[in-house]
Amino acid sequence: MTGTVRRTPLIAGNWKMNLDHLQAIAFVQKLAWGLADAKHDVASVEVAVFPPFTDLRSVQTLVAADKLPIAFGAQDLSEHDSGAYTGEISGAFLSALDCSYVLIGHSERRTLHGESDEQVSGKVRAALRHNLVPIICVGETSDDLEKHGPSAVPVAQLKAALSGITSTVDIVVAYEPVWAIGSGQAATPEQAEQVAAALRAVLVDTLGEDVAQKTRILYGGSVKSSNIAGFMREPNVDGALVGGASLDLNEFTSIVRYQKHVGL
Ligand SMILES: O=C[C@H](O)COP(=O)(O)O
Repeated sequence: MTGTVRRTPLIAGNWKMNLDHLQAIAFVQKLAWGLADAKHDVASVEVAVFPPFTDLRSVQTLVAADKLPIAFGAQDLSEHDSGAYTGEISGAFLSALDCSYVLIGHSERRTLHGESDEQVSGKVRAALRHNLVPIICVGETSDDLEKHGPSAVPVAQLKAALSGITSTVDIVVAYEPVWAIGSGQAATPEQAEQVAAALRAVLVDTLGEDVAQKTRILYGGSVKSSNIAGFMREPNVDGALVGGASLDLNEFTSIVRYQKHVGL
């Protein structure tokens, strides 16, 4: 069945804690100009950026005013909708800013902020309540890889993230091996495909064949313009979640335009 449904590739740039709102405006404007100059067709490859919370209103205003073909989203959200949760951001607020997506369960949230599988699951449900498409991040550490093999931990994380969700939903899954993030040592395309196929099997079991075939699975971890094409040739890899390279305009534009420079 895999490969019978066309899934629009998604190249997503996670800026992490980089670029303030003024830098964000300049960056998104230049990115849009670069893509327009290159006659990039967003129907063939969708582009999204994930700026810090404080940039979102500025990015929203720019994208709406200039009708830029760039989607945007937040890097996290609260599992709660409102209340006494100092420092937290509700999905309702992100929705009001026209965010399309929200990253959930990034390994930096899991490791630096102790985010549990239960919290990730609560955040997925919060995103869906507010019509945000969750990008559910899963991935194994090098220890996990050694002890349990490549798929066990990402599969368990995805099952936990989807607990209680059975209906038709619009989600994206991002497989990001922790050992590949920011290390310069990307997974091989074959490794990414092996885990992506296992994740798609989880989607089939939990959400059914139709949703599973429509759901995009991204690879993340040291993606660059020089290695993106290899990942995109894999049948179960539908895009990339890019960290460091998403902050370099030329490099990010080149990743988005992977089809051109490799003739895919
Ligand atoms: O969210 C993005 C990932 O953490 C990948 O980061 P990286 O491309 O800098 O390795």
